[in-house]
Amino acid sequence: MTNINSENHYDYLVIGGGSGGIASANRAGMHGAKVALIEANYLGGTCVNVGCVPKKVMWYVSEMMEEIGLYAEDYGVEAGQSLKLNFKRMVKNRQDYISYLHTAYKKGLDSNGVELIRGYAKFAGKNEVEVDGKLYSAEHILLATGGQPKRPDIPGSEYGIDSNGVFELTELPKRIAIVGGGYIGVEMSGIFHSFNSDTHQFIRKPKPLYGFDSIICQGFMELAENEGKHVHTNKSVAEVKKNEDNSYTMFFEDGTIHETDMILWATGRKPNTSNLNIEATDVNVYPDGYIEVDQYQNTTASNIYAVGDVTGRVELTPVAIAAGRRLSERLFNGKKDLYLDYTNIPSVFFTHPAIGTVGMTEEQANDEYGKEKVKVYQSVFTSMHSSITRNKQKTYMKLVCVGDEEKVVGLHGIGRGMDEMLQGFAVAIKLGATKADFDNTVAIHPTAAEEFVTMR
Ligand SMILES: Cc1cc2nc3c(=O)[nH]c(=O)nc-3n(C[C@H](O)[C@H](O)[C@H](O)COP(=O)(O)OP(=O)(O)OC[C@H]3O[C@@H](n4cnc5c(N)ncnc54)[C@H](O)[C@@H]3O)c2cc1C
Ligand SMILES: NC(=O)c1ccc[n+]([C@@H]2O[C@H](COP(=O)([O-])OP(=O)(O)OC[C@H]3O[C@@H](n4cnc5c(N)ncnc54)[C@H](O)[C@@H]3O)[C@@H](O)[C@H]2O)c1
Repeated sequence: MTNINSENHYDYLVIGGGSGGIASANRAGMHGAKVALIEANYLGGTCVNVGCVPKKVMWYVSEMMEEIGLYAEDYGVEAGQSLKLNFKRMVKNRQDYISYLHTAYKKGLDSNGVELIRGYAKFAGKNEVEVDGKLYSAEHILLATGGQPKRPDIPGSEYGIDSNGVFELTELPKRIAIVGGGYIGVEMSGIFHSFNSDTHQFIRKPKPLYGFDSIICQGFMELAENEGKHVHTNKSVAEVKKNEDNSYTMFFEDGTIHETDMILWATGRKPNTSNLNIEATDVNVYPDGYIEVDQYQNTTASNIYAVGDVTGRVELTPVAIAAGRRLSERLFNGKKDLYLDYTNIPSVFFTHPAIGTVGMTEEQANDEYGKEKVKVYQSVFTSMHSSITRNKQKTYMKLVCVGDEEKVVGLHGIGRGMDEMLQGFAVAIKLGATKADFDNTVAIHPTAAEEFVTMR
């Protein structure tokens, strides 16, 4: 084992080269700190390699497939019969883009003077970390180790794939069963459906997207039914068996069965904290493996911090990035009081059509302020995009307002364009906009977004 000396002692040692770790390391480097980033796998972490980026490429493809398959012909664009997805070509171009991102991230680290240490990090002491037999120490250590998919503890859950496996596919399954009604479940069921795989989504609860506003769940279910998507609620998988022809039979708790060629477990994620020898430090880890942090991202150990998915708080890339950057501003640029405000974080589900949500649900506002103080404006309408086509797709929108001034505390919707629409509205809500402010904003016509500023 190496000894600690001025060479391997850093101002800042970042464990995990995903969204949070890279952002924090770069920001610290920009402020002149001596920084090293340790990454066991590809730079970019979950988002770049097995998350947002490859998923969004596939979402773009499925948007194109839906546009041509469901709408083009009625606009006079006759491509329907020859519509075909060259899956291998899509995979190749997607992976080429990801390789380009790896290079871009490495350049970014280099330009900020961040040293990249490749390997798996483990604590060797309170302020010491070991990678492949080499020892490193630092004034400050950041844990940004992210998470990984989790499968249910039932017989046969070893069969099939998880979200990482989706991005290893070189061929499309003819039939796929997706288990889970959260982010990954709804996004993947939309993608595989529009790729023309016979797709069935199984949700153990009475509705998908549990905890999100009722208009989103309602819209998602109604749209799925109208467009022939198979979304099965109240379906809990008890067991999976592999058949002789390599297909699978899923047995549900209600006694029913379902046969498929591929199972995708979209049943949540768990943090990467189990092999870090974290016991060598004073960092408190909750029983489910997440790291305890305060609002400044401090763990319970002095000089050790955590950001991103490993903390289990709003598991989104921009959240990990924002927390990581703010932490470095605080540690290396004198901004002693800077921290990330976790309220009103906007989020989009890349479904078909997309879901956008920011702020409180109607249910949360009722609980927080009392039902009599809450006023809801909502609208369900057929967007102009599908007004001349046979497939009539509805858009669902809701504003949740509170108090006499009708401050908008929540905005939710499912409909075409919601993905790009949400960011600007999130700014308005973060600034504390009221319904009157929305009303005073002149609409942009013809768009679906104008409905948000014209609701009665
Ligand atoms: C399928 C999918 C789709 C998603 N889509 C979106 C989306 O559209 N929008 C969005 O905002 N978010 C999305 N997310 C969530 C987003 O990817 C995560 O919130 C984000 O990547 C978290 O960043 P992080 O830095 O906390 O962790 P990660 O990005 O997971 O990075 C952690 C890194 O640490 C490394 N590591 C772990 N342990 C060690 C160790 N001991 N030593 C060295 N390195 C280690 C890992 O190899 C990894 O590279 C998606 C996630 C998934 C799974
Ligand atoms: N567009 C985006 O921003 C995006 C996309 C994907 C993932 N993410 C992030 O990644 C996180 C993880 O996504 P996820 O979909 O894995 O988790 P999730 O928590 O959103 O959903 C997990 C789902 O699995 C269900 N489930 C759990 N155990 C089950 C079981 N035994 N049987 C059946 N169902 C079971 C849960 O009820 C839930 O519906 C999300 O919370 C989100 O923050 C974001």
